[in-house]
Amino acid sequence: MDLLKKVSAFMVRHRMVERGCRVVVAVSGGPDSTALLHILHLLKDDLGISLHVAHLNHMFRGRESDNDAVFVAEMAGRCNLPATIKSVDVPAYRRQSGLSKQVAARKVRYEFLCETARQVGAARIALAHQADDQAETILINFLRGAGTTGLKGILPVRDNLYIRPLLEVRRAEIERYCREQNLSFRQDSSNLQPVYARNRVRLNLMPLLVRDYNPGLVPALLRLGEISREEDSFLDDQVEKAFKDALDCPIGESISLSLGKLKGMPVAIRRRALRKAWQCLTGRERVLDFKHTQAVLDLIDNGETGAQAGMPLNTAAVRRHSSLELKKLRENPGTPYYIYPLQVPGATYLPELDQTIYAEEIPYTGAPNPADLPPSEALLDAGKLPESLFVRSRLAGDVFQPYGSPAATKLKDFFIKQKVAREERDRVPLVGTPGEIVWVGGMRTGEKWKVDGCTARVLRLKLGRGRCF
Ligand SMILES: Nc1ncnc2c1ncn2[C@@H]1O[C@H](COP(=O)(O)OP(=O)(O)OP(=O)(O)O)[C@@H](O)[C@H]1O
Repeated sequence: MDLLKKVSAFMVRHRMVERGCRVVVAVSGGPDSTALLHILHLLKDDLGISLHVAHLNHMFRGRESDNDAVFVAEMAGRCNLPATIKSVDVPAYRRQSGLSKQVAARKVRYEFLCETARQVGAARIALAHQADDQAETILINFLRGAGTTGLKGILPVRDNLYIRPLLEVRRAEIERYCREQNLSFRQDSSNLQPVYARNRVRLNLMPLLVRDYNPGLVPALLRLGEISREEDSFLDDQVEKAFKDALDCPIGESISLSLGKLKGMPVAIRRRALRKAWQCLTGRERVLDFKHTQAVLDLIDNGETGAQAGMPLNTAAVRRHSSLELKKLRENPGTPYYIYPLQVPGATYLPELDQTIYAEEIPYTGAPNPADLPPSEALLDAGKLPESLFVRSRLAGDVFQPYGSPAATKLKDFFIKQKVAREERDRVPLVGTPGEIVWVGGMRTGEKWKVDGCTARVLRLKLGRGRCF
């Protein structure tokens, strides 16, 4: 069972899961995700996680797609795992939206996976990308002219939500595992047609490069990815310092950077500092593309005061007299679902809200009195708390028993009583487990965990704006 050990060690090395965490496993029914489900099912007790299977029927291939869905549902059943199987008419969505087939499928699939995670209270979504996918991605990014960031390839953990436990496993190892374990799987016929760029790279370009140029192409590309990740991380440290130095005021609805400091940076750092500023503004890990970054660089060097450059996600850069301001053009209409393990002791940053929760466990001697604390702080009886805590946005059907209340109520009713506007409710951070809420951040602790005469240790929580306070 070498593969099990390898995957488990990789997951631990990248801190992919915490004990008590629920993981949605994205299963297409192909060999990779079939093997992923089988492996995670075998590892789940050791890792202390629970699994939920998710499959989206994109309805692209008629009966074949329907059969994939049945296949995945049956596989989940055999493993005794809960599953969410959904069909979405992606061809119709694609016609309406004008998106390409691949982009439309990806968008609908990721929305479905996030929604499933939200509904079942999962902190992670496991995808079955493997080492050959990684090599293809790096090659494709190279062909597009990507810089070091693109050459890093697929990340083992993205946005603190998506995990890729098979990222260091070669396709041939997965096929061998499926054979050894007698696993049957579905074969997506469109994967074998060289019509999409990725399929052409996999089916035509890679074999040609292996045959005529480098028999060790895949390991070479994986090494390039590793080197790029290390170099990228080094450059990021340099950028972090330069960025902080150029920052004119705390990060909020807009970000202001000193023009003089920006102009004094080497272009390689300046480009990254702009990308970082944009990520802080939008709360996204996505990288600002070359074209937009270049337009802002040009604004810094040649723009007149008041000139603007538009950026994705309704943001813009404005050249002021002595600063560059990055701002949102309108309120983000919705906050995406988020869930993070609560660091105790430590600070858990919530990029979606640009807020941080600081948590520490301390002995309790009676002071301070929880009733004297401001709403942004809370004390809970550490002895009564569950082992692992998460910070997350609300889930459908959440219930909460507020401090001082005789019974639990729907969280929605609590919000109504507290006059929290509907559009604000997704922005309230909840500390707890996927099933229970111990603190409605900035508002109220739960009755069950209140400090009383028997409390020996308390969990002290503090909510603040920005990355730290
Ligand atoms: N229809 C689907 N439903 C749920 N998850 C999916 C679906 N299609 C793909 N995924 C997930 O997204 C990952 C990446 O998708 P991609 O299409 O690149 O791979 P794939 O070729 O479908 O992989 P596999 O060998 O599992 O079929 C998959 O490994 C799987 O975890």
